Amino acid sequence: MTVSGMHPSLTAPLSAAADTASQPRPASWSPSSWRSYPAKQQPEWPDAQLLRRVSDTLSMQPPLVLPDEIADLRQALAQVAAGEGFLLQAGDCAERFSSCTEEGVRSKLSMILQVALLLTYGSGLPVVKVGRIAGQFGKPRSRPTEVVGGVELPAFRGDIVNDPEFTAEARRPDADRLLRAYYHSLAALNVLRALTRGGCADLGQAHAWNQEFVRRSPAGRRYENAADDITWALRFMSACGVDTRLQAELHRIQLYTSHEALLLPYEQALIRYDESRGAWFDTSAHMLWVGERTRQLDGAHVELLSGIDNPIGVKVGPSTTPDQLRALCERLDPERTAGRLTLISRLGAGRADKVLAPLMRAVRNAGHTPVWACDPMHGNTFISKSGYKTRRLADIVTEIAEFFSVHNEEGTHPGGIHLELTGDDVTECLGGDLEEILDDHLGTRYETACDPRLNTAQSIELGFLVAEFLRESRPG
Ligand SMILES: O=C[C@H](O)[C@H](O)COP(=O)(O)O
Ligand SMILES: C=C(OP(=O)(O)O)C(=O)O
Repeated sequence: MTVSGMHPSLTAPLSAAADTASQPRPASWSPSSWRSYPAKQQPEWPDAQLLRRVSDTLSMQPPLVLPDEIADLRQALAQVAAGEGFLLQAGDCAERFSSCTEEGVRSKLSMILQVALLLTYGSGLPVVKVGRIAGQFGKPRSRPTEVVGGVELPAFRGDIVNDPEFTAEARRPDADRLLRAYYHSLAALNVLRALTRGGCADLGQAHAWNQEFVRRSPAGRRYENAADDITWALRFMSACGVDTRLQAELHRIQLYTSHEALLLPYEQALIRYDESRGAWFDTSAHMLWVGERTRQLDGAHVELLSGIDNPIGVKVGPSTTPDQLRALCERLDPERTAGRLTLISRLGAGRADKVLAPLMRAVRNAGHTPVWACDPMHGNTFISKSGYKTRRLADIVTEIAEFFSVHNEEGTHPGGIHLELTGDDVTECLGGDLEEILDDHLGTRYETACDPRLNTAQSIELGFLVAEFLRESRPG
C-alpha cells in the first residue's frame, strides 16, 4: 500500500490490507475543494506567501498517523455504535507547544487511563480511548478580537496561530506556527507511542492512583465498593495467570489522537491518498471533529471532511434542528456506515430532555447509526463572579445523567463522553469532593489557554460517577 499527498513523488510505502470500503465522494471533491466554500474561524494571515510556502513544506512531510490505524479506529467506533464499546474522548481544551514534553504527555495519558479504567469497570465493555492530544492546537473564538484596557488585538486562536501574550506582536497570526504545530504533534506522538508500550499503561498503576483518590476523598466511602471490585477483578485476573503488571498485551493500550479540524490549510496539507484503499485520509490525527461554530452544511469545513475516510465527530449544540442534523449526516455519511460518525451533543445541563431525543430519532429514522457521545463541558461554561470563565462539576454531572436517561428511555446506547481535563491540579472548574474548588480559589492555578478543564481529582470523581451511570444502564 502506498500513501500519497499533494506531491506524488514523495509517497511513502506503508503496509496494510484494504479491508474497508472508502468514503463515497462527489466528483467535485478534492483536498482543496473547500476553498470554493465560505470558511469560518480562519485567521487573517498577514503573509500569504509564507502561508503558501509553509503549506507546501507541510504537504511534503510524512503522515503523523497511518491509514491502517485510522481504519482500526473506525472499526472500534463501529463496535461502540453497536453497543459493544464505550468511547472516552478527552484531553486539553487547547494544547500548548510547551506541554509537548515527556512529563506533559505522560500526565495527560495517565489521567485518561485512570478514567478509562473506571469506565471499563462501569460498562464491562472495551473503552475506546481517543485523546484531544498531539494536534489540538487551534481554537474557534466567539469574537475575532479581544479588548483589554481599551486596546483591541486579535483574539488568541491557539498556538497553531498566535501567542496568548497580549501584545500586537504576539497576537499577530504567524503561518510558520502551522509547521511548528506539525513538529510538536510529532514529538507528542513519539512520547505517546513509547508510553503506551511501557509502564504508563499498567492497569494496576492506574488503579493505585484511583485508590489514592478514594482514600483521601471525604466522600471516598461512596466509591470504596467500586474500587474494591476493581481490586478483586485485578486479583482474579492475576490468579487466572494473567499478570496485569507484566503481561505485554495489557501494557499495550491503544490511544488514538484527535483534534478539531479547524485550520483548513493545515488539514489540507496533511491529506494523503492511500492507493490500496482508494481513499483519502487526513493524516494529522486518527479522528477529526467539526465544531459547533464551523459545521455549516455549505461551509468549507464540512466540505473538507466529507471527502476523507477518517472517523468524523460533529459537535451538536442546543440550536441544532433535526432537519439540520439529518442533512449533515447525509453529507458526511451518505453510505450510513457505522463508525464513520460520532455525534457529540453539547447542550448544557437541563436541555437534553427537549433537544436530544428528537435529534436522535431524526438521525435513526434516516438510517444512520452514529456513536452518540456527550460533551458536558461546552454547554456549561459561564463567567464566575470573580471574572473567570468556568464550569461547575455539578452541571457537568447533570448533563451526563440526562444524556444517559434519554438513551435509557429511547432504548439506545449512550456511546461515550467527551471531556476537557488535565492531569494537573489546576483550579479552573468549580466543585469537586476531594478539594472543593470555590469561586475564590479559581485564581490559584488557573492555567488553561482557553476553556476551564477538570483537574485530577474532579476527573476521577467524574469517572466514578459515570461508572455508576453505566452500571445502572447496562442490562444484567
Ligand atoms: O473551546 C471552545 C471555544 O473555543 C471556546 O469556548 C471559545 O471561547 P470564547 O467564547 O472565550 O471565545
Ligand atoms: C470548541 C470546542 O467545542 P464546541 O465546538 O462544541 O464549542 C472544543 O471542543 O474545543
